[in-house]
Amino acid sequence: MYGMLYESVQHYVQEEYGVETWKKVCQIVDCKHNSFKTHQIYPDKLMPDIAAALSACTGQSFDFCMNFFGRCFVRFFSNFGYDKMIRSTGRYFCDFLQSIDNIHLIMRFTYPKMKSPSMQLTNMDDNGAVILYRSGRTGMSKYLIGQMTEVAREFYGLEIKAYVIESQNDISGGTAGPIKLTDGPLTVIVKYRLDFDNREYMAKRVNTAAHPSQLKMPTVNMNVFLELFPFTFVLDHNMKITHAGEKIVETWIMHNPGANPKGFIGSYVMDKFHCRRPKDTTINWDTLIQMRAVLFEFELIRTGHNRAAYDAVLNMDFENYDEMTLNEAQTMALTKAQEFSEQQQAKNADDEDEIDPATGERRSSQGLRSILLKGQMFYIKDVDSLIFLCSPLIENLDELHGIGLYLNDLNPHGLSRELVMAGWQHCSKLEIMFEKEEQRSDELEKSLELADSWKRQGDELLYSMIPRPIAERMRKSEEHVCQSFEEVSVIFIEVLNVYDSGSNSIQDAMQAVTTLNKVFSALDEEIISPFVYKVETVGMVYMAVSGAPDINPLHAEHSCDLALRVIKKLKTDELEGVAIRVGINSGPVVAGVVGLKVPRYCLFGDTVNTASRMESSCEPWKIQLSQYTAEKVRSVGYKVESRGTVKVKGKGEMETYWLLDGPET
Ligand code: HEM
Ligand SMILES: Nc1nc2c(ncn2[C@@H]2O[C@H](COP(=O)(O)OP(=O)(O)OP(=O)(O)O)[C@@H](O)[C@H]2O)c(=O)[nH]1
Repeated sequence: MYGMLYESVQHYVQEEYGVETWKKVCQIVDCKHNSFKTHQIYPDKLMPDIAAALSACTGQSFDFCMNFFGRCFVRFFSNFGYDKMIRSTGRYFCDFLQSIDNIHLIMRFTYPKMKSPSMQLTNMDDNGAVILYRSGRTGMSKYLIGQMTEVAREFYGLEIKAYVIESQNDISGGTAGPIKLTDGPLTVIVKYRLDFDNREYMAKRVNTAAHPSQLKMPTVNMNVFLELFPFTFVLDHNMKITHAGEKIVETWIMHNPGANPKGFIGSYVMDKFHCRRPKDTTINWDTLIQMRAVLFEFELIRTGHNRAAYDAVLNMDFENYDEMTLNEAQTMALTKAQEFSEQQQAKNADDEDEIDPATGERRSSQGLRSILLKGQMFYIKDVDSLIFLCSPLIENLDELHGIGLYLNDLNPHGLSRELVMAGWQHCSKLEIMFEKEEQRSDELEKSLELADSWKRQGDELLYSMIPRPIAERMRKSEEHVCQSFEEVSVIFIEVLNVYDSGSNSIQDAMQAVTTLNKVFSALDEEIISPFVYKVETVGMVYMAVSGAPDINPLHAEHSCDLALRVIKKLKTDELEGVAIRVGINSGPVVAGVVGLKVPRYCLFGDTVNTASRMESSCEPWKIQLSQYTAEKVRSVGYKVESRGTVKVKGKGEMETYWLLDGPET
């Protein structure tokens, strides 16, 4: 069901019962939508679920809530300006009741997927009327009562009493039965009695006969109607087509090659047409008489298409036709049809498509479209028949040709031609607008992609300076991120013999940068997040940490694994005399982001200083561990060897260890 119905419910439940009640209702029905989009389709079941939940929250009955929702809908659609449409349906409430189906028909362009109900005014008297409601949804019967009550009050100043007199398949009363959209025909049927003062309307109907416009007019020959409405047809009480306009007969012949041209008149209407609107309507005399205010749509049944057969039949000399026996005419039409399809196959063989004479465009000869006739039934007393005064529903020239018609086939006095041309212009304007829109959305798409890539690059740059979890925390809150860690392992790696600081040659400096870049990139490849995080590079020194920002109990092991990997990797890189040395120490640190312009994630504490000293006092191609780190990894199988005591700047005598290898794998 379209979101507009749910928008109205949400709006007025919040207004009437408060936002908290609405939140509670959403919680009960587990509704994920904070708001509803007018033109989006939501499950039908949501409506009774919300009614049942509101009933539970407020103590009102389910029926009361559904009735309330119906009233909300009428108040709400006035915001869309639809109130004008309701007021324009007619002077009296009964005029409105006869126009609800037409209202939904008109709305079909705005709500193309609408599965609207069907409403039929079956009886009227001084004290009210009887309405027959049919729908594919169950449980909406009280919703409709709310709508009708609100429309009567708001737009006609009428207080009505509406109640169900009989129903089939409807779930009424408190059972908030699931609304299911039953496939196929409208199976929910509810008959309502509406009690209200209808005397004025009834009196008007009686006076109509005495209306000045009803001065005795000469009877009109039926042919006038058939000329004015060339697509019309006349029905008798048995729903047989007794007369028809020339264009509908010609179209039927074109769309049913080989059929007997005289087979249209005298046939049962539903053998020739599908009734598209109102849906699932039983086409019989009583129903059509009752529904004269309703707009019907009939689609011509076609068994194929065949312009040549059509031409052949049209070129037939109808006058002498009566001499021809029926099957002679059919044989001729069939022969023509046969010739046409053989020619067609030949043409298709060269993949030639038919050039449409009117638009000059290639048009595949795959077939014509069915013709849709839209109009109203009128009762003609003189001949005790119903005439379907209609025009073909054609939106644009393509559709016109798709049916095999031309503009001059359409009734000149009606608006059909204007509509087609307007539709066509409208379509071409729309096409231009769509193209522009498409262009704009492509441009928007490209700029969004560009913005996205910039954001990604920005994020990569940011995450190269600040660990992602820290950056995300900083994005969420202004808080300054500073954290202490009980124990991490800090790794310093220095690249040796890259650059002779005494040299002034640019060449050497550029070579150094290239080599350094190569080495640091190789180190970057060995950083496995989130176990080890690269902190910074200063000069020839590469600093990393394990255990921050993500806590990692195996920080010492992961640091040693990294060290062993990079020694192995860089030794095989034959970097012309370049060497590296690695120092690792474990202990507590404080970590935080410092700086605004180029924010950096920095580590503070003696653990860092000692790790740096482990590196700066290390020999090339070796890994020196502090005693604490060595004992940690030795206990899990890493091979370490005491280096003895080393005089470490700022630390005095320290026992340090060489890391020789990882645990037995
Ligand atoms: C004038 C503006 C109106 C608009 C724009 C409108 C539009 C709609 C839409 C979009 C739906 C949902 C159908 C679907 O999603 O399949 C709907 C359903 C419905 N409408 Fe209307 N409508 C209007 C007036 C009315 C009036 C005046 C009545 C009756 C008094 C009415 C009776 C109903 C009912 C009972 C349903 C529920 C669907 C069902 O029972 O199957 N509508 N309408
Ligand atoms: N790259 C880097 N090095 C650091 C960091 N913190 C300390 N160090 C180095 O660790 C070593 C020991 O630091 P300190 O004990 O403070 O010694 P210092 O007196 O500041 O520096 P020295 O002149 O080397 O003695 C120094 O070489 C520092 O450069 C850091 O966050 N990043």
